[in-house]
Amino acid sequence: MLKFDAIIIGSGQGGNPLARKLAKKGWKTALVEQRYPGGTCINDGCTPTKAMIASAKVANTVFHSKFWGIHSHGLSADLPAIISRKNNIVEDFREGTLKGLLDDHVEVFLGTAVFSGLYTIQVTGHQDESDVLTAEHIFVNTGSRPYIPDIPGLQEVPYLTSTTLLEEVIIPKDLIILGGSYIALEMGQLYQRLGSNVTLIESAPQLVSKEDPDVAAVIKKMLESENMQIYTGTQATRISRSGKQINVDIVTGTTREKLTGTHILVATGRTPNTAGLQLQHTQVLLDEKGYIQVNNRLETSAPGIYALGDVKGGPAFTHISYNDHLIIYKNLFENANLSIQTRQVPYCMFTDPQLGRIGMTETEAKNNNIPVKVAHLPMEKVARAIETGQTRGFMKALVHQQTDKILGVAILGPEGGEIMSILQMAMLGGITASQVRDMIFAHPLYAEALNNLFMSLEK
Ligand SMILES: Cc1cc2nc3c(=O)[nH]c(=O)nc-3n(C[C@H](O)[C@H](O)[C@H](O)COP(=O)(O)OP(=O)(O)OC[C@H]3O[C@@H](n4cnc5c(N)ncnc54)[C@H](O)[C@@H]3O)c2cc1C
Ligand SMILES: NC(=O)c1ccc[n+]([C@@H]2O[C@H](COP(=O)([O-])OP(=O)(O)OC[C@H]3O[C@@H](n4cnc5c(N)ncnc54)[C@H](O)[C@@H]3O)[C@@H](O)[C@H]2O)c1
Repeated sequence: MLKFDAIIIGSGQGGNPLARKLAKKGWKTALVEQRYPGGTCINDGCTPTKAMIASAKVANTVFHSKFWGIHSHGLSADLPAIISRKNNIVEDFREGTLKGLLDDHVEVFLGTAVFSGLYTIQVTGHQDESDVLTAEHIFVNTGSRPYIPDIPGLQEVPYLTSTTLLEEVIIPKDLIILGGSYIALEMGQLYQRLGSNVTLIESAPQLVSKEDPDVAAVIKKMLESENMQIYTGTQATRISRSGKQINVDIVTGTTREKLTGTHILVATGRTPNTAGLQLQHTQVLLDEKGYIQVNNRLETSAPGIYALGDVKGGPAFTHISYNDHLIIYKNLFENANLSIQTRQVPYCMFTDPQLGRIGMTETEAKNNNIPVKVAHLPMEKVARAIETGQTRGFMKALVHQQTDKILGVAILGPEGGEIMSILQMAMLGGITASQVRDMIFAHPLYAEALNNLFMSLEK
């Protein structure tokens, strides 16, 4: 039995920095990873998709280059080259992650961890050996994997997930996507721009169902203008295969249709990696969906065992997992009393244009009777957007009627994530809408339009 001060299970976006910090503090620290250092974000998530989305944006710019007065002759997407560029970035980040861990003297076990006792972990597959590790502090950072819905026939067709699609070396001719949220929209637009005919089926009444209807409606229109076919409020009732063709029976209200495609991507959410951990050997409790239950300090029901990142449920983003590690670390070593309840949760959907989001939606404000004014500015009124020819989308901010504080932001437009972050800082610092309205921004930045956004409240 190998004794450690801390064991981290999973090389995710919280586990890696936590392992390094603990080791630097002098704790004997082990990290167990069953696949690749860097976890989902680096290997199957943010990094590869954003690298490929960059290629798709170039394709789109070249395709429309005449608009900017530039004539290009012919356009073809070289998927192997795009994948190779993506793989180089991923491998670089992956190697950098491993090197960082080893440089800081974290003992890395490349194998699968299962609990064999309350504070004992069995690692299998590590250099063909089986190690047993023990520690008084265990941090579970095992992330999530694609959720596959129970649709008749789905298991009989060769469906793709966000992980496997990234390795396809042929651009799908007709790509059907189940789902209409972050993964479906980012990957749908990516492949549409590379040459696929994308059809998207979302079961909820609107795309990105957590967002306001006006945001979802403009996103839908925007993607349809790029020739994506989008069904909302639609159920896939049966999936089958005839030869190389995949058939999907759908129903929208009372209307039944049959769609056909060459490929199908399942992007219907994710499910936590807890089933294989054998948590029955611990006192760690799961919720009904299999997520690890934690308190606001990310402590599980077993003393000394913590959970961070996607595996604990809640917002599933890289920066949230990273912030989880800060909460745990500062509470352990700096006597802080940090909580996941009070933190900001910004996010950005990397469609083109992006959707940068933070805080309350208009729907939430209405449902909770919070008195808000809604500032609104179409991107076609933004000087910078007109100059660069990127006028799709709008800016929107919710401002408290009495305090003038900014409560929520949605920026659907070029650099939407970056513009949202400016208002995130304002929200953190308690800077009011009127102060941003009158602030000097350099001309002609997108940020300068924040003056006009809040001026819209005066009308
Ligand atoms: C296609 C896609 C695009 C995304 N894009 C973005 C984005 O742009 N921005 C953003 O913020 N978020 C994005 N996300 C979400 C983001 O990737 C995750 O929220 C983030 O990676 C969560 O990290 P984590 O720390 O929970 O664990 P993960 O990064 O999921 O890592 C968990 C690790 O644990 C390992 N593991 C699991 N079980 C065991 C075991 N028993 N033993 C040993 N190891 C184990 C896994 O192999 C994995 O490496 C995206 C996700 C996907 C799928
Ligand atoms: N830019 C980013 O930050 C980014 C990008 C990609 C993924 N992510 C993260 O990854 C996670 C997973 O993303 P996701 O888009 O797969 O999941 P999601 O949970 O955000 O959305 C799943 C969507 O699929 C729909 N759906 C469920 N079952 C369906 C069915 N049978 N048929 C049709 N539609 C169905 C749901 O209504 C929902 O809109 C997200 O929680 C997100 O946090 C983030």
